[in-house]
Amino acid sequence: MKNVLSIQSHVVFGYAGNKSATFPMQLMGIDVWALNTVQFSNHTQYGKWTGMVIPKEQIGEILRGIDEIGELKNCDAVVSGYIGSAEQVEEIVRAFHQVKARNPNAIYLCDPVMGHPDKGCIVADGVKEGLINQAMSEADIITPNLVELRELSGLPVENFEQAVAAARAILAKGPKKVLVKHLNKAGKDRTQFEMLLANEEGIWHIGRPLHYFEREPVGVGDLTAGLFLANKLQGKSDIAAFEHTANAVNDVMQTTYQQHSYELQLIAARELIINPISRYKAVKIA
Ligand SMILES: Nc1ncnc2c1ncn2[C@@H]1O[C@H](COP(=O)(O)OP(=O)(O)O)[C@@H](O)[C@H]1O
Ligand SMILES: Cc1ncc(COP(=O)(O)O)c(C=O)c1O
Ligand SMILES: [Mg+2]
Repeated sequence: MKNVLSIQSHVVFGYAGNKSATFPMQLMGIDVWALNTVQFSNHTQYGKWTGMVIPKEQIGEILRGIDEIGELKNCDAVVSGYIGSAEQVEEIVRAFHQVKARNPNAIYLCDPVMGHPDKGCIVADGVKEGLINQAMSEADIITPNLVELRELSGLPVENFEQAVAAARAILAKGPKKVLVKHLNKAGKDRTQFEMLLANEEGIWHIGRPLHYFEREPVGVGDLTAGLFLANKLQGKSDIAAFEHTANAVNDVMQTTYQQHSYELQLIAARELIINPISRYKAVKIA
């Protein structure tokens, strides 16, 4: 059994952060050690929420506790997602170093969740800078959306060619794989939901159908990052992991759409996450 330390938000109601990533990773046969960066009533795109940011010391404290029972060496990967404060970024990087000290083969997937004022995704000041300056170079895998692709690469990304160049620029900064969760306006085709995968061997693209939601569900990025990591830990190739991730997420989106739900329908789609019906294929474009 592979074990993932998943450092993300917790929402009591609904699905985002660890609530969006943990169950799907478990369905994929991965044991998830969920460490929460915040505990909120609901995700921030409702515009209001209650709850608290977990004090940054807790990250080191929890790592120490796991180490003291001799289990840290069994951690195969760390994933970080929605981060509650700028100070937590440093603690997360330190946590990964502690894991690496006990298991040199452990990998780090950084889902660089940044604020997105237009969408209503609120992230604390300084987190973006921490992700760019401290976390990115440590990550084996990084999973930006379009806004995050621009910020991490420092390049303009207005079209597909620029998105490819930005993904390559990030590869030069340390990460071995860049999964662009959503190309958005920098895609090839406005009628599709498109993703990109860049590694040292090339660049692959997947397009899948766009659903016209009244309000787009939150937590899709967290689901995407979690599934890609789970697939990799199960020993799949990058392309097979990319295809399973895109197809499982598409089936979750379709289920959510059919149920007219604003919250991701992960439980209803549980069997589809394991065995997606969708069969979209990755196409090598460079
Ligand atoms: N097939 C789809 N059709 C329409 N919208 C989708 C589809 N899949 C995902 N989405 C929406 O696209 C948005 C992607 O948001 P974005 O900020 O670009 O990336 P992420 O959620 O990956 O961080 C989300 O709001 C999600 O609900
Ligand atoms: C509490 C919380 N966690 C995580 C996220 C990230 O969600 P997504 O996967 O849609 O980027 C958000 C976005 O608003 C959020 O409010
Ligand atoms: Mg996101």
